[in-house]
Amino acid sequence: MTTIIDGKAVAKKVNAAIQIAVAQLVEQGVQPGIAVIIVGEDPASKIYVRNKNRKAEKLGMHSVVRQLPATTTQAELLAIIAEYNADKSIHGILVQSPLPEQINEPLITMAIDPKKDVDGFHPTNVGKLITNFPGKYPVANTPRGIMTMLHEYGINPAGKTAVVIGRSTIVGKPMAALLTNANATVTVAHSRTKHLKALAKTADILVVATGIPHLIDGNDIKLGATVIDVGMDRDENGKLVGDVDFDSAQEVAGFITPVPGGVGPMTIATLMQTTVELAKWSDLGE
Ligand SMILES: Nc1nc(=O)c2c([nH]1)NC[C@@H]1CN(c3ccc(C(=O)N[C@@H](CCC(=O)O)C(=O)O)cc3)C=[N+]21
Repeated sequence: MTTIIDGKAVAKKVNAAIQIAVAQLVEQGVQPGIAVIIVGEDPASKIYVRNKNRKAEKLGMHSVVRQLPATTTQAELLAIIAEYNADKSIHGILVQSPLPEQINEPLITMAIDPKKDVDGFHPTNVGKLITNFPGKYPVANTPRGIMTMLHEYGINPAGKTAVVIGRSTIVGKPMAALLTNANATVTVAHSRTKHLKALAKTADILVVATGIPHLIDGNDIKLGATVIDVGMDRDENGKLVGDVDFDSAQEVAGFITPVPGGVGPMTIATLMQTTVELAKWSDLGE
């Protein structure tokens, strides 16, 4: 029997806790604030930013969306980041990707104050994650949300074999670090990995984050494994599908996340959680 990991339900639970935490913070004179900067008119990005904004406001947070033209220069974007770095009402800054080609994305990531780095992408915060540094710092929200789901379903990575397919800065690498810090034995696979499917089949915990629709199916999964699908792909009919073929995978997996309704809602909930934490750490010194 397979358990479908209900990301929407876990996100609801996280959001309920956030709403209470925000109300308490507001009572103490601190309203957590997030600024989302979006460059250009990509319709998918705009919808996604609007959803984040709506969620933040619903939870009682201060939320700013800064829409910039596609022609925005590197210098202009840096100036706006500097503005939010100095703005006491903003605790988290998110620069929505993708960015137009005239923008140097790594330099933008570096320009955000690490204490306001709500994505957890700044090298200072990535370095802390890799070194399992003590203390409080933001961690990339998608992998962190996945760890929350594993915890909610009683799946302890310690001693387990984990395979992460995908080596991005946003998902694969921080996912591998979190699983390693949680005492899993982790292999990071990618487009150049030989015998990828055979490797996938060794995993007790399989995380797939490639952007290749239905790369993995039931034949590539160990009986009873936990399968986490980070993919958000479109099939030929424009329907949202994952990197895992859900129908065949669920015949084999012990636990599996659906798309939609798995990792996606947890990413947003964790983003809000991180914003609240940044506000606490900076304004209350917690
Ligand atoms: N700096 C930055 N940080 C990000 O975190 C970031 C970004 N840029 N650029 C774009 C991607 C995309 N992303 C999503 C997260 C959740 C859903 C989500 O909630 N998806 C729902 C439904 C989606 C639908 O039905 O279309 C689900 O999976 O159930 C979608 C997309 C965060 N991103």
